[in-house]
Amino acid sequence: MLDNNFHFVPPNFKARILLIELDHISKRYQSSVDPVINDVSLSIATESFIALLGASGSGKTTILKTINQLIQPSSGEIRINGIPTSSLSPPILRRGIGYVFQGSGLFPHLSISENIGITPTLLGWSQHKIKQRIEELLKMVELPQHFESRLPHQLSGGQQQRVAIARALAASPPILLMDEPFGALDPITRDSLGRECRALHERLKLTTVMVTHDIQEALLLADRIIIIKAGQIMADFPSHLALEQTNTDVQAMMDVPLRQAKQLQEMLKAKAHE
Ligand SMILES: Nc1ncnc2c1ncn2[C@@H]1O[C@H](COP(=O)(O)OP(=O)(O)OP(=O)(O)O)[C@@H](O)[C@H]1O
Repeated sequence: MLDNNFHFVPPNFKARILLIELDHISKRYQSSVDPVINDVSLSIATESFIALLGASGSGKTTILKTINQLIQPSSGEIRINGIPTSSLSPPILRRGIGYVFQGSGLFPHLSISENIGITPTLLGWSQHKIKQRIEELLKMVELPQHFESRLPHQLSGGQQQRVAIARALAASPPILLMDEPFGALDPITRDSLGRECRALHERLKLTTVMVTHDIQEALLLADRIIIIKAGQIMADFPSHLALEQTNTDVQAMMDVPLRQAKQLQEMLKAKAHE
């Protein structure tokens, strides 16, 4: 085990091509007969925005959680800049990896500032530094400062999601993992928060992995789309090449948002002429 001062992200990590590597990862739960992830290998480049896309139960969350050891793989190895994550203690690993849970995952009995300040407090930052960071983060996710004393239930779903993103970014991690971050939001909030999140990804030079089952969201936000089916990678391609995929399952999936947009336009045009 490495000591507590060890930083798994060396200062020169941006010079490296690969940041996160999943090497033949499988996960079998005690209660399951078949593995829920089966031999997944994946290399994620620094500063890329990846969407793990797939149907409910396909294994997306399980894959995401193996990256920061919320789930231990049954076999295979995960490396960050060449360092096996199994050689790091979870708290040290998670200092460098922000995580946005499905739903918002905020602690309901803690105020917004206490929620955002959890990691800095665990890291032993001074009260003054934590206060300053909370102010900075509220500004970053475009929430008013007076929200800091509220409890999560006193915020809308979209506002809670902003707090969840602020909390994940509190210790300035280079990696951000997000599990269906916008899933419970109305389409307009979902769209604007998604775009803001993409802007933050670029501004903070993050490496982001987002789980989603929304094809349109994956296409709009991610640089690269990885389709998970029954615990395996079915397809892996840059989002700008989505329409050039030859796999017929992928073609059918990618066609959905375009077909729906066209259908809607035609339907509205026809109704306007009625
Ligand atoms: N703790 C567990 N014990 C047993 N099986 C589990 C456990 N957690 C998840 N599973 C199973 O593993 C499979 C993959 O689950 P996972 O949550 O990774 O899927 P997902 O693609 O993220 O789904 P969703 O989009 O619905 O969140 C599912 O069949 C699920 O029932």
